[in-house]
Amino acid sequence: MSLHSLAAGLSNLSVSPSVTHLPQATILHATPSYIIPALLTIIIVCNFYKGRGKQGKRIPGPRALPLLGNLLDWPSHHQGERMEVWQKVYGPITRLSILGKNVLFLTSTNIISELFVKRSAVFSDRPQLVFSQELCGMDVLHPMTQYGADFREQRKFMKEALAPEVQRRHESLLNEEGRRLLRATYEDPEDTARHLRRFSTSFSLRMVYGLPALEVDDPQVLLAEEMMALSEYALTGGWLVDFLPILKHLPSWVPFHRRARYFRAKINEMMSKPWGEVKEQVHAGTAPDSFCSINMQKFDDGKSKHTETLIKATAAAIYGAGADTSAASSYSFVLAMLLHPSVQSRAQDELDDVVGRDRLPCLADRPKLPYLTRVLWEVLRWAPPVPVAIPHRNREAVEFDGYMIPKDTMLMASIFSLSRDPEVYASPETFNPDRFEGERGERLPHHAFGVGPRRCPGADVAFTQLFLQAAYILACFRISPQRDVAGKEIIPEVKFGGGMVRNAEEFPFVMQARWDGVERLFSDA
Ligand code: HEM
Repeated sequence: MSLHSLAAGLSNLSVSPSVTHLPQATILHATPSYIIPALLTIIIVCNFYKGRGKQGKRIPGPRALPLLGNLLDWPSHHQGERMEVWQKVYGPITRLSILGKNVLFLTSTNIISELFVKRSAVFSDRPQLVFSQELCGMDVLHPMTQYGADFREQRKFMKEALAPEVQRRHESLLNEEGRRLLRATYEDPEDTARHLRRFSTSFSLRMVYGLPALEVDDPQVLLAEEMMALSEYALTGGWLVDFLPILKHLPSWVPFHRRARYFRAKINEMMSKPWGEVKEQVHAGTAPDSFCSINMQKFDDGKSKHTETLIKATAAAIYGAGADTSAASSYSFVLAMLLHPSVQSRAQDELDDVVGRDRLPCLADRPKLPYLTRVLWEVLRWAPPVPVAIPHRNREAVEFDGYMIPKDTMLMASIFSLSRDPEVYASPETFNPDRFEGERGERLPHHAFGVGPRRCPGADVAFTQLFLQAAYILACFRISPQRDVAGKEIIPEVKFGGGMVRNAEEFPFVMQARWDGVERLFSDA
């Protein structure tokens, strides 16, 4: 499961399901044909009147169609790029109105900070989707929990699992996964992208559940992917009940209720199965230390079912949210090194000076590797893995800069635009780690992990993973272009997918050992 993709589905208002291998049985597909036009008419007319009479300056945006509003303007792919275009036409706030849902697209650091940080008490909720959250039970998953007591409780659990000082306890796990990555890359360099992906999933699952290391096609990885597909389908399947919540009171035999029960059971099974295994191990006294085993011993079984559910859901969020984002960032790192050989060489020189060739780098080396740190900050700026933050919602109407933002507006913040702000970054499209020269401290000097109380709770562990992977790879391998039949280097065009997690499209490259005998550094993996 990817909770980033999963939660990102909150932003998809498309009425056509995007997950094609699952049965297409939304209410749109399974209801007598006369009901849908009738209901749509009711919604549209209600929303038309709801949208009238708002006060304040009009927030600019594409022209809306009568009644339907901006339904056809919704950017289902490449949202970051689309928001860049709108910014040039409409300025830093663009408004769409889709079937009565108000959506604001924000592209300015000042505005996003003003709303998400200074007015965070109002702007930190998530949009409420009846089908996925209420009927399928996904509201308990952290990226979708509303900003309240459960949110704070889950953040507390996350802090216990993900804070930098806790991470240091996980160093041996990271080193082991890192050596497995190097050995797999050495033996099978063509599959480096899959090895990077395996690393992230395996590390997350081991940290959360204490499972043994995973292989590339491990059923656990496949299970996580199944949950992602299912969750995306629940979120983006075009469920009419999301637009007309009164439909949830229809009898339980109607198709969308049946489907919701199926999803709820599946999601519950996927959250509970590994949890149950850990529980057995804890009772048998054989459980290795993990987020789940440590937390399980902290609550009184039977008396705090709600706490148990929160911990279970937190565990699922940690392993689900980390895998595809981390894999996207490490693949972008490989692309950046391929395209910028001089940056790669400089980072390798730094590693050779600090670490030498008798051992692998470790986390303790990080303060002595400022150039490598800057390279990775620049990777996350140049190719933000999550180009648009998970949608926020305001729980109250707010007046801002002469505009009236109605209650329950969906707010989309473009991290892509923040990372390309020409007033902050000279030549923003250029990959230039030196732009961060002089930055002190460990914290990322930009907003790739979001802004305000809903900023990514996995930021530290994500950066630690990326740092270790990059340091290991650069210490042992040279990343260089493939050659065509005429011997000419193939320099790939930079292309990224348009999904909510921004993955570089597959590109050719060669991983060569930097010196003979490098494998002795990871042969015990
Ligand atoms: C390079 C990797 C990653 C990037 C770029 C990233 C970025 C983000 C962003 C932009 C958000 C949305 C913030 C918002 O809504 O305002 C987010 C949320 C989240 N991230 Fe990450 N993330 C990464 C890795 C991870 C990892 C490794 C974990 C878990 C260990 C994680 C767990 C989460 C969770 C649970 C949320 C939801 C937070 C909430 O709703 O309050 N992420 N992330």
